[in-house]
Amino acid sequence: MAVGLQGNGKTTTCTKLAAYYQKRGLKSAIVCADTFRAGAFDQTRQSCTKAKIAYFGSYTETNPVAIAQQGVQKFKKERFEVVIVDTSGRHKQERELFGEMVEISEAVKPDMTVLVLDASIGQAAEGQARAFKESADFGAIIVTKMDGHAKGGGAISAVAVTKTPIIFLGVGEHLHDLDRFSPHPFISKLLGLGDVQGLMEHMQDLATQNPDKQKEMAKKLEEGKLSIRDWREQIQNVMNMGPISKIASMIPGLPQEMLQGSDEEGSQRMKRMIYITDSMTASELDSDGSPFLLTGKDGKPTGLTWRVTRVAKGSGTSVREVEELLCQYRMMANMAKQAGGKNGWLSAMQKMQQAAGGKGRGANGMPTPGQIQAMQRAMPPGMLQQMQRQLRGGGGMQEMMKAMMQGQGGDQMDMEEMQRMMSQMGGGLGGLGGLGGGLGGLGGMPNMGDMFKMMGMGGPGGGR
Ligand SMILES: Nc1nc2c(ncn2[C@@H]2O[C@H](COP(=O)(O)OP(=O)(O)OP(=O)(O)O)[C@@H](O)[C@H]2O)c(=O)[nH]1
Repeated sequence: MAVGLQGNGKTTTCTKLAAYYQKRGLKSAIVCADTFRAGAFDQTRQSCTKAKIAYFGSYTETNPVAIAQQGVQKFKKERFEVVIVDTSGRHKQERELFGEMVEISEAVKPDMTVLVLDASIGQAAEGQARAFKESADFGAIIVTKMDGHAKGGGAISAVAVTKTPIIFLGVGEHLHDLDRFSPHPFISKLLGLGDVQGLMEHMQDLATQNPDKQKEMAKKLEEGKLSIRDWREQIQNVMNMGPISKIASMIPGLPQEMLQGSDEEGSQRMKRMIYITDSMTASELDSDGSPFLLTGKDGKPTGLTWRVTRVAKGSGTSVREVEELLCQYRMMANMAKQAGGKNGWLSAMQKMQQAAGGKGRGANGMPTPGQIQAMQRAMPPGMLQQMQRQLRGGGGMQEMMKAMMQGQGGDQMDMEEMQRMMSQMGGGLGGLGGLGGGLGGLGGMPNMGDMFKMMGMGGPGGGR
């Protein structure tokens, strides 16, 4: 059950929450018990329809307790796993409001009552939280509108007096603008140190949504084979991760020039890449790009085939853009080749995972010292030292990737070229698309934060 004053963002947050749980495979629904604000049910109906979430409410029933009861009963019968009751919020007549909240609560007996607070009230959150605590004893807090207010931090510290955990933060008006709150990553992001753990969780979420696909992709990566179609899937994965700036802020040490352009420009660029691939034939998509290349007698590319012009026309883009896309694909495919194979770092990571996978776990579910040693032994020589050096020296994910590649010897990835390519993609996440697919596909892989700890490097940023 969600409670809070009018305009705090309760209705919006209820839909975000339902979408959050639904995305994780839980059947979720919303009951709109806000009969006070005209249009509240319409708002729920519209946003739920858009997000494909089940909802219940009434245009005629004026008793919120009756609606809440009917809705919860209905969804329980239909075996919904998460049922969120949205209550009305008011500015005045607070006694009446609190009375109504208590009545609804007694009628539906919620497993948890959540107070929704607006970050813009800053320190005043303390008084509001206290008032609600006294009447509608809530068990958790969600602070909304954290995206637009410098006072947000004040609100977060002010509610500490209620000794109630903050579970989520609202960070925008869109459906997926809801972040799970946990203090360590929050502070880390505030200090510009990124949130690797959050990023990995985000990737794992994407992977759990489509485990078979991700396994397939990991297999292809292992074999070092990546077709244009596979790559398109990776671009789409990145697009599904949310606004690029949000993902980028989770990556420690990501250079600013890689974030050039707005989110809109970045996603527009990615969309154009999808349009280009949409204009390709099935056999071109499944190829390694060779149908677009003219080759000389020695097998080296000498130019582009007429198909490049055709694809540009068909997709409403330019020959240059198609050329760029083919170039970028080539780089990704080469990277996959280096990552895959018996001696690639994906296989090294798998070996490490197996080493850590022995029986039993130490405190906090962490591997035992023996397992950590086994993992360290499974690492290619020199890789651990390089990764440690990079991290201590303030290098980020990028540097780490570089270290991983160089650990292999043999062909080294041209990081400058890769960086240029990433920024062209708008936000520098092209590479992570592949990484997400690969890591996600390994299933059960410890998240990056845990990995660092296992390797004795402390958490993200812990080595500083
Ligand atoms: N920027 C930003 N806006 C938000 C966020 N959450 C909600 N909003 C906006 O805040 C306004 C009020 O949100 P509602 O969900 O209608 O508020 P409510 O608390 O349900 O209001 P009542 O139903 O009257 O109690 C809307 O314009 C939302 O789009 C957020 O996290 N960030």
